Amino acid sequence: MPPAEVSDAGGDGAVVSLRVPNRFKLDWIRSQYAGRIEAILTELAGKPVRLELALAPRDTLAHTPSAGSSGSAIILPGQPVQAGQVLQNGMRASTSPQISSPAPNVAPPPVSRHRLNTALTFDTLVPGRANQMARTAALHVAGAPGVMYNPLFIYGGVGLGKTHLIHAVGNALLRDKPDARVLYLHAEQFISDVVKNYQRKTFDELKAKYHSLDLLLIDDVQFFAGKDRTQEEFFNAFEALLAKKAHIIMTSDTYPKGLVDIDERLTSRFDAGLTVAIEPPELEMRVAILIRKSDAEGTAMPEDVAFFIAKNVRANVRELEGALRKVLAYSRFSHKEINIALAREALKDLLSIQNRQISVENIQKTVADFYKIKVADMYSKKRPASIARPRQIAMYLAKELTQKSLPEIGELFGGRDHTTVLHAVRKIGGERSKNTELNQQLHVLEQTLKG
Ligand SMILES: Nc1ncnc2c1ncn2[C@@H]1O[C@H](COP(=O)(O)OP(=O)(O)OP(=O)(O)O)[C@@H](O)[C@H]1O
Repeated sequence: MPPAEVSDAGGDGAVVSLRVPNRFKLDWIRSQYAGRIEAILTELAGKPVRLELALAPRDTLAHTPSAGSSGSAIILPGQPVQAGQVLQNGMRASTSPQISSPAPNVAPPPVSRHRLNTALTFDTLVPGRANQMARTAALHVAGAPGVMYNPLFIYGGVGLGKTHLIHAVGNALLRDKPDARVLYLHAEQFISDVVKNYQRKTFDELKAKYHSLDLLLIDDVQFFAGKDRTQEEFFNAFEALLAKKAHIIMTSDTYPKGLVDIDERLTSRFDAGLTVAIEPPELEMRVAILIRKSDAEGTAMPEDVAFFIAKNVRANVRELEGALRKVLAYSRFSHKEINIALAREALKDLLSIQNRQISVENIQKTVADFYKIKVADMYSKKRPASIARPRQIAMYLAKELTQKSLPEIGELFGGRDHTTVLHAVRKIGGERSKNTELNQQLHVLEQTLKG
């Protein structure tokens, strides 16, 4: 498979697949350039273009001339873009006259001494229940490195903000102490450093580089699996740094004891400071992230649209960012304002692969989220209006959007009588035609549930 290819996604869109040689570059391109690349490709192609980033298989890179030094290449769709309009390594600008923006530079980042991405700070990290512990611990380390929680081990699934968080610690420390010796690196970079120094027999250089740090931030240590020499060098660095009270922060996709093919003397040390998880973001956090990131792009995101996207894109923040980029690009491209209909259109591929079976349970959960009450209140006997009304709305939607009978719905709402459900359906249905605010809320809920 070539490093980049274009396919028609059917309908109005196209997909540009970009293969990147390693994880570090992949993350970098994704966080720094993906939005811009997608926007420019969309403008060039005259239709929505989705950028798909993936790691290139090793043999592809070795045999593809366009892989070049960065190993990245973009080929634009054939229509309406002219043949020959190929961006290689992101360096060759388009010949298209309409394009005013420069071609994005997807070359690897200029390697600063610290290798930190200055955009990834505590200010740009949205707090929430999902990252509360990890964020608090990280803030603590940034304020007083080498004192507590050493090493700090942060684990969690993909795209949940682990990399962001450790960059934030490095950036915060450097802001307070510009002379601090801080280094961020992906575990793969450590591995290749070890290999390089092993071949050149320059282990003293390796030691000098790592053992002198004040803060070592190392991402995705699960990549050390099966790399004995790397593990040994990391063990040495680890011991040297801890002995001089330098701080180490690591991330991984699993907790220390869950790591496979990594020496136990390392994994037990990983667990010796503080181990914290980052969970998938909860709904409020996803809404806040969408609104914040959209603001940062200079576009105000209506709350109902953020709710619609957040309800439908749940897996992780990276996917949420991808969905947001699509919606923003779609709105820019079509010169339409951002609303639920536009978001649904922009995300139709993504939404169609989700199971669109609307269940009463799903309605209860969505309505409870929307009105910020507990799902349990849908079945409870509580009667205050703040609870009873959302419950009636959920009953109304259950009747409208599912095939269930009134007694079945009553049963699912804590064993209520079918006349209670009928009353709710008539009441909300009747009010809907007169009350625009209620109508708008029902509209948002229906769109969200239908996806
Ligand atoms: N709480 C948050 N607030 C704002 N942006 C976030 C948050 N969490 C994650 N992100 C953003 O989501 C994207 C993915 O995050 P990041 O790369 O840090 O994830 P990760 O957990 O390191 O994933 P992986 O294990 O795949 O490397 C980044 O662009 C990051 O800035």
